[in-house]
Amino acid sequence: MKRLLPTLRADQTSESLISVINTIHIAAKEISFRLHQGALAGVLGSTLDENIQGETQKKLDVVANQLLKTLLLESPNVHAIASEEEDSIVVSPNSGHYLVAFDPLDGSSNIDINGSVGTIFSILRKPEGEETGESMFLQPGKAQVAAGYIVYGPATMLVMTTGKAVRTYTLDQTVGEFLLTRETAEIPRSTREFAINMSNQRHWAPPVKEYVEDLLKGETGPRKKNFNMRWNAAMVSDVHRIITRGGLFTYPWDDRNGKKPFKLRLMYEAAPMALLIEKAGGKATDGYQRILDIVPTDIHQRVGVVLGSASEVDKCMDYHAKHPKPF
Ligand SMILES: O=P(O)(O)OC[C@H]1O[C@](O)(COP(=O)(O)O)[C@@H](O)[C@@H]1O
Ligand SMILES: [Mg+2]
Ligand SMILES: [Mg+2]
Repeated sequence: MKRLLPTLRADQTSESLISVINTIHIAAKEISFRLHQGALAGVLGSTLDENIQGETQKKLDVVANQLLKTLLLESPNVHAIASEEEDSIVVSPNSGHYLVAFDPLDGSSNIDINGSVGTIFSILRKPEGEETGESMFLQPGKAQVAAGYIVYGPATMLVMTTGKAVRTYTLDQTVGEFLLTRETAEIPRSTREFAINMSNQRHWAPPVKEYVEDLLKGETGPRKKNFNMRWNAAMVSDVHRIITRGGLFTYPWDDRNGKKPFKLRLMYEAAPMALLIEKAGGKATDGYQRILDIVPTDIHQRVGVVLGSASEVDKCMDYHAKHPKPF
């Protein structure tokens, strides 16, 4: 079976980008090891701190962030990082050509219940001339030179793209190497499966309420087919299912908290997933426009997400188009 680095070389990836990806995969192997040790590694439970988003940090959020941050800032090819767990960007003493944005541990509420969690990463080129400011990160998702995630489930898998195919690798725990297990991910155009946190139903805007109501009506409703629902409470894990067998995933606008109408973060959750989904033949939108076209105004910006099987995303967007935008 092919190993990670030779497959990247076969895709004509530059050596400097390969070195950044290699650094992320080294950190991911360490995170995977600690997660699989569970309570034995003393990393379950919460810290007493909150991150910039006002969320309580789990011990593993901190450990995973520290590992990625330390290793990436030591890399000669990285100029700066942005992380869910860091208030601001951190600039490296090295003058590399790449910027890395990441969610070190996605789906943290699954850690203590031994559920699947992940790491999401997005790699951008540092714009010419700019040295230190946060603005160098504020590029649309379509500018990403690579993006991917590691899902720490029963197996640890790396799914990534450098703009060509979406490749899937599985960590062989016996030799500590990621081996290519799926050459090209292809998301089926249609689906009978959707993912949404139904407990927020009363807070959704009319298009999402109507769309989901019609899905639930099944064969006797306007969609004329029955749908199944899945919700893993970790975007990585839900997106991994969609990359594997199709489906629709949405975390839409809601009015639970006027200050936070969206849950998912653009730069290190939505945009990297959008690149993977599009490269695998699916669609990724905020309900109205392509996520990859959105130019961020803040590194921790949040956004609505509707992604997955292309014809189902189109269908969901039709419902959005019928109503005024809630934001
Ligand atoms: O609490 P909910 O509504 O199930 O939300 C789950 C969502 O929150 C997230 O866990 C947020 O990620 P973090 O764990 O990185 O904060 C997403 O991965 C997931 O889709
Ligand atoms: Mg997350
Ligand atoms: Mg996180």
